[in-house]
This record gives sequence, structure tokens and C-alpha cells, in this order.
Amino acid sequence: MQNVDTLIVAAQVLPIEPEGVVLTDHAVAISGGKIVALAPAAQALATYSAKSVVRLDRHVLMPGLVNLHCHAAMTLMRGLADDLPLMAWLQDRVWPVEGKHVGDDFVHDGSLIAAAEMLRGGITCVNDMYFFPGATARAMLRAGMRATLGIIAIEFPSAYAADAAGYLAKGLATREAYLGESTLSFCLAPHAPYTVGDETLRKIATLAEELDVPIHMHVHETRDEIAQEVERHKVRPLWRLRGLGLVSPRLIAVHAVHLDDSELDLLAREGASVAHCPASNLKLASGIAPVAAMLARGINVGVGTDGAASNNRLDLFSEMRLASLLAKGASGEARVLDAHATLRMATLGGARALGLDNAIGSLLPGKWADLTAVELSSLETLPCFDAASHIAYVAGREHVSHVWVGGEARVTEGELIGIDVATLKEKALWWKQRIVQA
Ligand SMILES: CSC[C@H]1O[C@@H](n2cnc3c(O)ncnc32)[C@H](O)[C@@H]1O
Ligand SMILES: [Zn+2]
Repeated sequence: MQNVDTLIVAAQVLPIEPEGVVLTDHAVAISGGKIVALAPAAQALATYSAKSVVRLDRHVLMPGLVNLHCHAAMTLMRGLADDLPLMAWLQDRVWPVEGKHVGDDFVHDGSLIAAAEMLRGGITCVNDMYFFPGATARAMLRAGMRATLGIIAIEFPSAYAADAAGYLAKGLATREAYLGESTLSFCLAPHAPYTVGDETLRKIATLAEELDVPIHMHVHETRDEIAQEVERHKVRPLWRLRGLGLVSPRLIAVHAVHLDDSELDLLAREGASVAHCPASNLKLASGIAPVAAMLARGINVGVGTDGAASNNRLDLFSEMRLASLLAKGASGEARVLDAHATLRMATLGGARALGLDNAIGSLLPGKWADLTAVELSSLETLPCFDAASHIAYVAGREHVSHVWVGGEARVTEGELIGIDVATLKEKALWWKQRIVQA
């Protein structure tokens, strides 16, 4: 018998790799936080002696979901700026509140609330972009959630930094401080083409190469933003980014709602990824991203929630369902983004965009044991003919029963481990008072 830390035996397993596979009565063996083997249950029980055996007889086990675009701290602004288009949302409501309140404590508390919501909903990894990323790092470490944190850049001053050079210097110092953490990684995160100048963007392209990290940026979110940028630069934003060296396999183009054929071809040719945020795109009336056309060209697509102030949930189950239905409805092709492809997008697609596909995103041996179990024994989830179909079209985050990050249990029987929800609720109410009194 081979000693392992944990053996998880599940009625069904969706390993994501190989593509489209559903395994019945299989077990995942975990040691040192990593997947050692995925094998038929009887064989695994005969091979491995585990300190802990978890039996999931009514469940499907799959890789943890990857939230490819978030502003975690914005949970504290949830519902504060509804029913507005992007620029009014940002300029009239969000930036003024951020200007008054955003600081280390705000970002820490808001990010911890977000981590609790995401873990409880089966999300094990988040790609975040926000002021004070060091505070987000502390919150993510405290919650035990995997995160890629943005070294942000924006050309206006905040409580965090005075100018673009200051943002980059602070972000780089934060990265240095957390280099040894296996659950944290960093990327460069220029906010958007309309808030970051050429010189800073050139510097970011060079830094991304030097540090070997992704570039996470809002791109072509609204028609208006593109029109304004064309007036200013006489070229559409994605082509400007290309001229500055930002369109490459490192680029995670967030939203990418308004792309013409030449721009879709450009993303495909350069191997860039897209973070598809269907709910945020609808709520701000930005539009519907051409996901079917992206997939037809082989563009890697992951799924993001965006922040809680524009969604207003950090829930990848509802995003998966929406992504699949929108892709079918918008393309007029029911076969587009089937259940398996949708789940792959929300796991391996996100991991690949982050350069973490050797580490997470599927259940291959050697990857971190970032896992989500979903119970499929409720009235609304029976019978189940295809577990992937139920994940994409039926189940909600309320059906998530267990979550592990790096082999550590973060949710058991639907309850968060090591996070005091009552304290987080008090913090949320305290910040609401501060915001309404200001
Ligand atoms: C530089 S920190 C991130 C910055 O982005 C703002 N933000 C949140 N959601 C969006 C979005 O959909 N488009 C553009 N900007 C967004 C957030 O409020 C922060 O100011
Ligand atoms: Zn965003």
C-alpha cells in the first residue's frame, strides 16, 4: 500500500482532460497538496492507504472553477451603482466611492468577503485586479484561496499610488514580498486602453517579458469607449495595444465584447486569451461577446464574474449557464459551447490564460488538488444522464458541497472551513455605514 494524505471517492468525476470524459466510481489520491492518481475506486482503495478517506456517493467531483476576472474588494460596493452604463457607472458612482474609501483595510475586508463567497461557490482560483493588491494577497492567504494578483497601472492618483510609475513600483514590491507563496502569483494589470498611456503600456509589455507573467486588461468593453479612443488615437484600441507590444499569448483581454473579424483574427494569431464576463456585460448593457467566433478561431476563453458592483454575484455556475445560452442564442447555433466545453472554459480555459495549466484546471496527476464537489441528489438534479450537463445547465452554487485548494479542505458539507462568516457580515455592515455616512 502507498501512503497518501487523502483519498476522495466520488460517484462521478469530470477530469476535464481528456476532453468530454465522465468517470463513474473513481477516486482521487492526494499527497503534499497534489493529485497523485485518478483511478477506479476499487483499485485506488486497494492501492492507497490514506489518512483521510472522503466518500462522495451522490456527487460529481471536478477541478475547482477559475474566475478569470474579478475585483474582489468590490463586494463592499455591491448594489451601490446599479442600472448604469459603464462610463456613468465608473465616473459618477464607482470612482468617487473608491476615491473616498479604498485603502488597505477596505481592500482586505472586501476581498475576504469575496474569497468566502467564491470558495463557497466552488471557485478555487481568482485573477484579481484592484488597488492595494497586498491587502488582497493577505485576504486570499487567510481564506486559503489561490489567486493571481494584478500589479495594476492607471494614470490617475489614488490612496494607493500617485502615478503609473508609483503603481508599478508598489505592485512589483508586493510581488517580491509574496514570491514564496505557492497559492499566489502575479500578473501585470493595466486598467484599460482609455486610462493608461503609451509610455506605461510599453513599459508593461517589457516587464511582462522580464517577469514572465500575463497581462490582464479591460479591452473593447463598450462601443462608446472604442469610439472615444479612435477619436484620440486614430486607431482602434486593440490595434494600438498591438503596436505597443501587448497583444501576445500573455494578454488576457477582459470583456472583448466588440471585436471585428480582423481583431478576432489578431487575437487568434497572437495566441491571446479572452476573459468572458457575460453577466457584467449584460448588466452594464455593454453587449454580448462573440464567443462562438472566438472558439471557431481557436482563441482560448476563460470565464470571469467581474466585480460584485457590476454583476452583482461572484458565481461561476450562473456565468457558465449564461455563457452557454448566450453563445447559442447569439450565434443561432445550438451546438456551440456545449456543457463539456463550457465547463472546460471555466476551469482549464482560465488556468491556461493565467499560465497555470500545468498546475491547475484539470485532474491530471502532478497538478494541485484544487477540487470542487457538487451534490447531485436533489429533486432538481435527478435523474442525471450527464454530469457535465447538470453542472452547466442545472446546478447552482448552492449545490457545492466540498472544496479543496492544494489538498486543503476549504468547504465541507457546504460549510466554509476556517472563515468566520459572522465576523465578515459585521464587516460588510460596518463598511456600509462608512460609505452611506460619507
Ligand atoms: C485599477 S483597479 C481596477 C479598477 O477597475 C474598475 N472596474 C471594475 N469593473 C470594471 C469594468 O467592467 N470596466 C472597467 N473598469 C472596471 C474598478 O472600479 C477599479 O477602479
Ligand atoms: Zn473588470
